Amino acid sequence: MSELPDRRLLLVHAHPDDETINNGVTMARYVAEGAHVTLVTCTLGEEGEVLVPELEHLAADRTDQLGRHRIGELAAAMDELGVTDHRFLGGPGKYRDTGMIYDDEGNAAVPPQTRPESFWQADLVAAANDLVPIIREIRPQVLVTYDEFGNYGHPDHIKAHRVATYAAALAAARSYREDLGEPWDVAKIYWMAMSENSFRDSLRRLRDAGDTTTFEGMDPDAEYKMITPDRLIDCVIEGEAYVDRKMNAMKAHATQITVDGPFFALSNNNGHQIWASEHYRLVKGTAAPGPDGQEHDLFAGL
Ligand SMILES: CC(=O)N[C@H]1[C@@H](O[C@@H]2[C@H](O)[C@H](O)[C@@H](O)[C@H](O)[C@H]2O)O[C@H](CO)[C@@H](O)[C@@H]1O
Ligand SMILES: [Zn+2]
Repeated sequence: MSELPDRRLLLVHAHPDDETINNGVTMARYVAEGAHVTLVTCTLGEEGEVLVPELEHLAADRTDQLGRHRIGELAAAMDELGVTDHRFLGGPGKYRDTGMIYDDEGNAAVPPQTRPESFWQADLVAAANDLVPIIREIRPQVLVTYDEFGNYGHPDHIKAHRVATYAAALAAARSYREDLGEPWDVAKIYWMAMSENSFRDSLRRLRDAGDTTTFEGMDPDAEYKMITPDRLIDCVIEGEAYVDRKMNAMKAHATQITVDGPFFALSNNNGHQIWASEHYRLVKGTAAPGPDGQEHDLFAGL
């Protein structure tokens, strides 16, 4: 790849749509500021639902063409955000969407049966070796991925966390697999986070507005594994200027996100600001907080 910009950000995600939901503003902002943004998506999302009636034939239990279709959705979403460097881990379709079920606490969990080619069953070293060359090629200062819980328990999110974390360690090891490129040590690693304050405030507004169906059964005051206490959040990326792009990119993932669905219901009742802020926990590197005690730039201190 020809000479890259000074600032380089790598995001590792499990399915098409995760990147936009979790980091759409972040990606659009850094592209606009001239950084190089690389997205690696580990599966094609083959096992996803199909929320567009005329596309229901694509589903895994029908023609099993949803993964191929979601390649196009992701390309359209990246166009909206301005991201031009997007890859599938090991190439499109190497690792298949594992699917998910819900456990008794309402968290996503591993289905009782998973296919041998599912991402969940992938060998960790082999999958990490598909990511090491990308890290050593791009030489990102910042890596973003899920927390150890995959943020809400989805097996592919958990596996993406593990592969990204392990690949970052391997990529930095001077003596590891010289054939995969020159070693590169990622300076800062962040996990995405759902801010507890944002979650409770937004859900409370939905309920106060009489909406009991969006995120049905979820209580603004209950405890959930997927939320992070704000005292543990190190960086907040705000970007009101990029929210429209994020919303358009979410619309591009039409089989997964509908404008009358929960993600837009949140926006309807909370205005766009619900989607304007994206939260991160720094798990490797040195924080460089501002006067408010938080970072507002993933490259802060570099
Ligand atoms: C945001 C995300 O990770 N989406 C995944 C997830 O999709 C959920 C799944 O289809 C579940 O059955 C639905 O009830 C829920 O509404 C969906 O968000 O899991 C899919 C299958 O692994 C995956 O393709 C999709 O990208
Ligand atoms: Zn996902």
